[in-house]
Amino acid sequence: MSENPIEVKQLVKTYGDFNAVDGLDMVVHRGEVFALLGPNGAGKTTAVEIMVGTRTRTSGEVSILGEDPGKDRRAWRARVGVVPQNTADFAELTVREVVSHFTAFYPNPFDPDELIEMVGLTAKSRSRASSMSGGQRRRLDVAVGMAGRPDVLFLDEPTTGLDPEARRQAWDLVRFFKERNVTTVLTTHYLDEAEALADRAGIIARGRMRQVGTLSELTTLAGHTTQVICDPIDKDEPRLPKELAVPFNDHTGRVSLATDQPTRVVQELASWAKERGHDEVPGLIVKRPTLEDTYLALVSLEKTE
Ligand SMILES: Nc1ncnc2c1ncn2[C@@H]1O[C@H](COP(=O)(O)OP(=O)(O)OP(=O)(O)O)[C@@H](O)[C@H]1O
Repeated sequence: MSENPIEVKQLVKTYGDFNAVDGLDMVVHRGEVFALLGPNGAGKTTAVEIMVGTRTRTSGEVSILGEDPGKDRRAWRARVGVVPQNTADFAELTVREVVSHFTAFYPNPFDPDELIEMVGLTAKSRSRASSMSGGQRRRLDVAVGMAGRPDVLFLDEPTTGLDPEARRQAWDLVRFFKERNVTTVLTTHYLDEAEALADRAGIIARGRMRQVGTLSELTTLAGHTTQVICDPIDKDEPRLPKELAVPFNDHTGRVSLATDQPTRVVQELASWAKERGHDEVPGLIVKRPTLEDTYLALVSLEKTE
């Protein structure tokens, strides 16, 4: 099993009599950004730690770049980048020293200054890691994880604690690597992040992959439809086009239509409004379900099963 850079079959990790990972299956294709989503304690970090070889497994098969991560091979390790969940403690070393130290481990590393620039720490290059903010240290973690110019990158909540601008810069880095065909597994609780970056996402709950697919496939699984919303054109005119007829939304007084054919609905609304002397449908909004809507629906489905 080595067609894909990441293949996991029936992975189990047991602590005492508790299965933190409980038969996890996961495949990530070459060059893909795969978002690993799931509630706290679902088993994401445990699974990632097994995939990068820092935790042993109880059973199951894992192949990362064709190798079993349980067998520590130096050449393999150089091709696997890891940004762990917890920020590392680099004591009194400067940013430049930390990055140079890690790049020196690898056969084909980034140039330290280029890497420092990529994570936006050039101005802090000579500062001690211990004097930096939490967000700046997180960027240093990212630089360390990428030092070896990896083919596969595991990012465990890489943007936790970053300000909005730094988050966007971290996203640009993920895209930078994607353009270079790096396969990336991104564990995150920020669903906008998964939405912005991921080709596919998997939702883990209770140690098992519950749903997996492109974001639009997940949306379909959750049974979500697009909402077309507008202001009522005339409160005394109850008739919407026949096939659009729905009650006005009680809460806001607006018209809200759930549909999987938003283009048709908007066309119908537009001609209906025009017949009533409106060139524009007042207050028109077309709202696609977000990954957050989908995630919450899928996770609550899991809980009721
Ligand atoms: N060393 C350990 N010993 C015992 N139980 C553990 C150990 N490490 C993790 N667990 C348990 O395994 C489960 C999965 O933990 P894990 O950290 O993998 O979850 P997660 O999905 O990454 O959660 P989060 O989103 O909160 O980071 C949790 O119930 C956790 O308490």
